[in-house]
Amino acid sequence: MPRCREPVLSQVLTVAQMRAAEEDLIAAGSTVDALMQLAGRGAGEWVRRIAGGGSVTVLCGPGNNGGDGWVIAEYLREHGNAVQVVQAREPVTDAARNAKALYRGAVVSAGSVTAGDVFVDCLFGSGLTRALPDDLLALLCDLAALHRHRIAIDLPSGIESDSGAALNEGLPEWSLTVALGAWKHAHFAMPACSKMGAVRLVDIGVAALPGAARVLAKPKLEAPAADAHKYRRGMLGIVAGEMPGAALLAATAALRAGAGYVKLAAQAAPLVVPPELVVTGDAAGMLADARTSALLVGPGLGRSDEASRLLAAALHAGRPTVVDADALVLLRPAMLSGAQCILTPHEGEMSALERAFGLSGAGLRRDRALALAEVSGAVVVLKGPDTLIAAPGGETVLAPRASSWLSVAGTGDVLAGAIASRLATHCQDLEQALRAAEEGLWLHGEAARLCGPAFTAGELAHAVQAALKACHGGGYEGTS
Ligand SMILES: NC(=O)C1=CN([C@@H]2O[C@H](COP(=O)(O)OP(=O)(O)OC[C@H]3O[C@@H](n4cnc5c(N)ncnc54)[C@H](O)[C@@H]3O)[C@@H](O)[C@H]2O)[C@@H](O)CC1
Ligand SMILES: Nc1ncnc2c1ncn2[C@@H]1O[C@H](COP(=O)(O)OP(=O)(O)O)[C@@H](O)[C@H]1O
Ligand SMILES: [K+]
Repeated sequence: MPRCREPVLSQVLTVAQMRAAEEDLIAAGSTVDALMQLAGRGAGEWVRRIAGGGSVTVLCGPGNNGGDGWVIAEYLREHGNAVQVVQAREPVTDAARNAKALYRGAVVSAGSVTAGDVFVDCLFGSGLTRALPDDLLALLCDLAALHRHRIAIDLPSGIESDSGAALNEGLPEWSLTVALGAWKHAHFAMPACSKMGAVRLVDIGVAALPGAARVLAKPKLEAPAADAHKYRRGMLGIVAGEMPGAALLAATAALRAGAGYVKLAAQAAPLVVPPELVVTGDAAGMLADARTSALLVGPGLGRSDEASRLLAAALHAGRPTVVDADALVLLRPAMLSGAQCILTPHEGEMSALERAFGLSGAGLRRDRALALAEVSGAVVVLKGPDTLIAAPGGETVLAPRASSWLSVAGTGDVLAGAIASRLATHCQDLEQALRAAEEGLWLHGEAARLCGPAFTAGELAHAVQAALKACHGGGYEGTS
């Protein structure tokens, strides 16, 4: 039976899910040809915007991605661009054959193509199942090299849709990738996403699919209630260890991400403490304080026996807790006492967690994160250039590409602080851990964007406030 008809542009689909979506649209009255026209013309409009009045070369493969290419070529020809199609293979699907038949422009041999403005890659899309043969790889690279702008349609050829793996070495890089109908996992996964340039999506009316991943969205945040006070807004307790500097970075971000009160429990007070941060030597007191609504443990914790004891005590306190950095290496399944946790591993910490929880560590990043979320009951934020969030129950949220300037020491502490601060503000509802993780991750990415190049982790932590301001849509004075 056709599913709900409301188009959803935030979902990220596997190849199988995309096929199911296409079947739903056809069951609802569309045809493959009509969908190809919709997708191809939508993509053609993006190509036209880049090309202006310039010349365009379209490379068409045998499948429906090639079919889109014929539609794009005809669309551009109708709009007055000089267009030429290079046919790498004869069309093998009816829809692609029909699209070719509707094209009224030039078809040229690869050898006759000279330098031009825009190259459009419609060799293969989501149907690619194996590496490109040598002749097609050479053709793709040669044509790409002859053009100033390169646009990949749906996916760059040579990229595996579900994993983002490059099936060939030496694939070209793209200035724009136009996804058709829905985002695919490769648009958010390394290494593919780093070669795609800007990414845009053409809507063809695909409806919500059960179990689909979704793209991290800008959160809508509300100002504190009119009768708010610092405890009601949420008090975050940060358990610091041997190196309070990392905890201080987390606290700096947390103070700017919405919590009403941020407290740092440290054995040795950091040398410089911002006046708005309360530092206590009494970790046990902070954990026992009923007003402590959420906890962060890990940044600068160290890996000593004392650190392990502190971690166990924090997890035993029964508060929603962000577990980061060293705490992820010390974490053992028995320490999880049922309180809602958010784990924020990078790849190395993820491997340690997988060992501790008896997981194989094999497979796609999103499946590994989901497996850890399932066995631990925690929300997992798996960090890297392609950060994603997995929740127990199967929800997956993929972050759009963030600034590569984030690859500097301490930015993970800032992320942990931002997420923990959001967790403190949502403490009344334990179901809100996923929401807190999404909000903190978005604030982190936006803060990095606002910082521009070569920022320090401290500057990033301060920029969290400006990122938060962007989420309040003008209501941040207290009236939203
Ligand atoms: N699913 C949908 O709803 C829509 C899909 N559309 C387009 O359709 C594309 C998918 O079409 P297809 O499934 O036909 O897939 P492709 O066009 O990606 O190509 C598949 C064809 O290439 C062959 N092939 C796969 N790997 C190969 C290799 N390494 N060397 C040589 N041949 C290879 C396959 O045997 C098959 O014949 C999408 O990427 C998108 O561009 C759009 O037209 C819009 C609607
Ligand atoms: N190349 C990159 N592109 C985008 N984000 C990145 C990149 N490298 C690192 N990051 C982000 O920066 C943060 C680094 O965190 P982490 O590895 O814990 O570092 P640290 O322990 O030094 O704080 C993570 O949020 C990660 O996703
Ligand atoms: K393509």
